[in-house]
Amino acid sequence: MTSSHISPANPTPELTTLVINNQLGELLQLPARATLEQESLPAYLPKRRWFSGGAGDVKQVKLLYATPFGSADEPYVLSEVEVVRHSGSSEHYQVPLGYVGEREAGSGLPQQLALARLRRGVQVGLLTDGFTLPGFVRHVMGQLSERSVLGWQGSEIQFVPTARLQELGDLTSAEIKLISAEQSNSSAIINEQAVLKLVRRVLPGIHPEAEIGGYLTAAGFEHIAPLLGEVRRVDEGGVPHTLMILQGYLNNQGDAWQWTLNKLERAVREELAGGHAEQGNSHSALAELETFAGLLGKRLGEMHVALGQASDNPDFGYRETGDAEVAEWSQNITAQVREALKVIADGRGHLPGEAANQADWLAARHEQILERVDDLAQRSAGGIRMRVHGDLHLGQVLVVQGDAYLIDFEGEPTRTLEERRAFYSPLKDVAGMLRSFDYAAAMATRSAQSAEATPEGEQARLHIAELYRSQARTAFNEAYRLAAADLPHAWHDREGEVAALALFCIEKAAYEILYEARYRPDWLEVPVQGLIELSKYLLGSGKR
Ligand SMILES: Nc1ncnc2c1ncn2[C@@H]1O[C@H](COP(=O)(O)OP(=O)(O)O)[C@@H](O)[C@H]1O
Ligand SMILES: O=P(O)(O)O[C@H]1O[C@H](CO)[C@@H](O[C@H]2O[C@H](CO)[C@@H](O)[C@H](O)[C@H]2O)[C@H](O)[C@H]1O
Repeated sequence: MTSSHISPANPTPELTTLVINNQLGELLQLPARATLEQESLPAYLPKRRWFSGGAGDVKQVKLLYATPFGSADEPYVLSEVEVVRHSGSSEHYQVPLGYVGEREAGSGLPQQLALARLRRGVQVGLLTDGFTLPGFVRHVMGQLSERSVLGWQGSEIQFVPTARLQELGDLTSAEIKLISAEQSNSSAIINEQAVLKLVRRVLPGIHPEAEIGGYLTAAGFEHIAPLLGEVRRVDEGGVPHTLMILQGYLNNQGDAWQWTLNKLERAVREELAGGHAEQGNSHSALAELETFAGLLGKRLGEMHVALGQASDNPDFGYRETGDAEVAEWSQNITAQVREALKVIADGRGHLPGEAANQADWLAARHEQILERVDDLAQRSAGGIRMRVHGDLHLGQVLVVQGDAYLIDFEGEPTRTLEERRAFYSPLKDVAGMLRSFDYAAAMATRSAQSAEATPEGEQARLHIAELYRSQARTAFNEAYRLAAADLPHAWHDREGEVAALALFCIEKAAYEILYEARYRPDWLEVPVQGLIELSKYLLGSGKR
């Protein structure tokens, strides 16, 4: 999740008052439970960044459990809610709760993220998101170091540390900083030594982030955040549900998306100054971007080699891509591209000049593009499939001392855990990064369209964006191919690798069109332009 998603927390809305005698576990009893389920949670959840859909979508909210956690002085409950949609589908979200006196809550996050006022015996305070309270995070650390197991009604919440957690010493009184108010999940930094991620959407099965993080940490791959522990609920049937993931803290210079945009701005200034590097630095911003793209390719190649090594663990290693997978790729990607083309065609009437021409260009070639997707899939046979990152873009990379560290192995959040844990072509990750370079280049040129842009500035931006795009792609591709040379692809077609990469770039561009149309319509033209370029290339009238 990149910073573009982060929105400021809303001021406290009017809150209902709940009444309990003492323990937060009483929230499961009437009448507090009914108020929570019928008023507080239906109003609260749709405002959260990690919640999918709006208020109109919610038919019913059920509090599934409220397991006591913490102490009498600092009481919390671990809890999950089930959200039933009008469509009949339902999802589980994790919403740990905590009590805080109104004065201690101040105007910070515990107050902003309060669900209700809470009268607890003679005390009155707020019932808030437990994760905003440092004591909650510290208590999780204590439970992890003690390997605690909380049991109730046949289920267990297990606190499972890895061997590396011990190296960090006692973190039960550590300094806690929340990373930001709202993301897909919620994360806190602990003493700049560890990061605790609270998983919001709880799903049955093995969580790929803990699984891949644990595997790569054990394999000695250093360019990720090492896994330090996991908190999971294991249900009556023995099925795990990951609730929290603890990882090593990476002391970083920001995520690679923001870092890249900053460097591109500097490159534009250098261009306007006649190509002289700023800050007396002998390396220009463009050269730094090129070096970083190379490192990114190298680290990704190394990671794929580590994930694809022959292993006793059947969830890792590699398999060949045969006819069945090719048929599945063709079907799925064709459907995705078809949907993206439909979204563009449906929106045609609202598009301004150039964008409307682009929509017409795509509409006129609809069938040809879909035929080429099938052809690319057929030519991808023989390449290997393996575990991959699955949702790679510049926002999923941290810059640490100029080097690239890959984070957030959660996969595409809209898919089931089983889908996210499936074997894919490693070129899916390569395609994700190439598309991200396009996005960054597009952002650099976009500022050229702003009101204060001068013709000279516009020219400089276009020039820098084009140079960046081609240099980053080349450096990344070359370094990746070198680092991943040991992957045993056995393409059936001489052009198999090129075809597979084009296939996954098209898939990603189509995914992005659907994503942008839904969440950021202002950005839609970026992947539309990407799809046009890819289509021109495939239909024989463009270059990549
Ligand atoms: N191990 C880590 N060390 C330092 N910062 C981290 C670490 N993991 C995540 N972050 C910070 O948290 C942000 C969100 O992390 P991410 O894993 O993408 O969360 P989400 O699943 O909520 O999208 C990152 O962009 C980064 O700034
Ligand atoms: O971070 P998430 O895993 O939730 O990914 C989603 O949001 C991303 C945007 O934050 C989106 O990425 C697209 O925009 C990025 C710039 O903001 C760009 O770097 C990526 O290349 C582009 O795909 C991602 O597609 C979406 O799944």
